[in-house]
Amino acid sequence: MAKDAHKIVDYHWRVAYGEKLQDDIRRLQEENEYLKKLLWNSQNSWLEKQRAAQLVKEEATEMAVETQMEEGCGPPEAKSFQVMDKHQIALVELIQGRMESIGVLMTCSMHSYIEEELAKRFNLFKLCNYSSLSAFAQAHADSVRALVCNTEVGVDANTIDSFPKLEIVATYSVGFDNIDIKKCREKGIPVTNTPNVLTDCVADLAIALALALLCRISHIHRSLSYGLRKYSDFQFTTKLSGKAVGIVGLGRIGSGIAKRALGFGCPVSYHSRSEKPETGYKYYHNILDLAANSEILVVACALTEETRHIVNRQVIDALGPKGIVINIGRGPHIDEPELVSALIEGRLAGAGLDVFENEPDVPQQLLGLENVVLTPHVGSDTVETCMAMADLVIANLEACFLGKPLLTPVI
Ligand SMILES: O=CC(=O)O
Repeated sequence: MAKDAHKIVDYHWRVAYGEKLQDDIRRLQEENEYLKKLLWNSQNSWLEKQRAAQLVKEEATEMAVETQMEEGCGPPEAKSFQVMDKHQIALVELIQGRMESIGVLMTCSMHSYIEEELAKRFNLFKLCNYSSLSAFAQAHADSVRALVCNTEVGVDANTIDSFPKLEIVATYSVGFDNIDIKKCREKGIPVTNTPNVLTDCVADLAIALALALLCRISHIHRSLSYGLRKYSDFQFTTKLSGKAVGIVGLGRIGSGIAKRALGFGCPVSYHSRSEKPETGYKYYHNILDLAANSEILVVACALTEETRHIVNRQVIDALGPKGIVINIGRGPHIDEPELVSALIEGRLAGAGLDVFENEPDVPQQLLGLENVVLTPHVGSDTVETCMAMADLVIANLEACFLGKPLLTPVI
């Protein structure tokens, strides 16, 4: 009987305290528009968000103290949480910096900033610390509520099925070609990516590769260390300004490249799934026609079954021996053995590549060529962009656990 009486009192405490917290949360939501905006606006830096969160947290603590004083004593917070829904709990946990009970699994090692920021907020697991997915899942399957992946290690159906409590897949990339979207859709698991924040950097790299290739920057740089100095020691280079640029895929990044190319006085045309008359650029329904009318062909589309090997031997031949190819999309967009033979045989003038068909491998034959400039899939790897991408991944995770609209959902 005494035990039951205790249960009833405890229940009332929980309801009262839980309601009070719910009121407090409602008040925070209604009154702290400014702080809320700071917390939720993806444009704000984490520093600003942390300051806002600190203020909210101080206020929440004050309210909790007041509640305790008013009511003599309070039951443990954990109990009061039982009367709130999971989004309210997540909000309180966020405010109190306690999302760390939520398990987040990173599919591979990533930039230190995202790892540190995730670890500050969540219970972070890294798959690379375990011998296999199944070894990890055996120990932690029920803890994982979010998967964070990237272009290196995506998320397949088996990974998705390994975590029964999975609520979101967030990729630290704009591309999501290595996530089993069909499976996520079937299971109702949302997927987010990091568009917009990386557009400038990737578009910059496309132009940088074209400039480096045409101006032969790396070749001339290397020659200096062999003692070649004089003007006559070098072959003439080629001009970028005014060259006809053909873009495959006029999405965000393709449009960023077009804008930059215009700055160099280059006429821009494009091929994509549909025409975008509002851009004013010339549209080619067929990639062969685009290549035949371009001097620089830039690949910037998403990888799908339709765009795999979109740049094949025919396209390379249509571009011709004076043409160059730039690829900042995905390696499999280009038939790589065909590209290599065209470069060796002089059927193509050059290639600037940030992506390769079997990453992280770079074909040995490419490494030996002078008419290429190669970078190892680093398009978005600037300090500024990596931080912005990480912030966006985290903002999406927090939105998911707080039941708010995702910032950049793919599905
Ligand atoms: O390749 C990089 C990305 O998809 O973000």
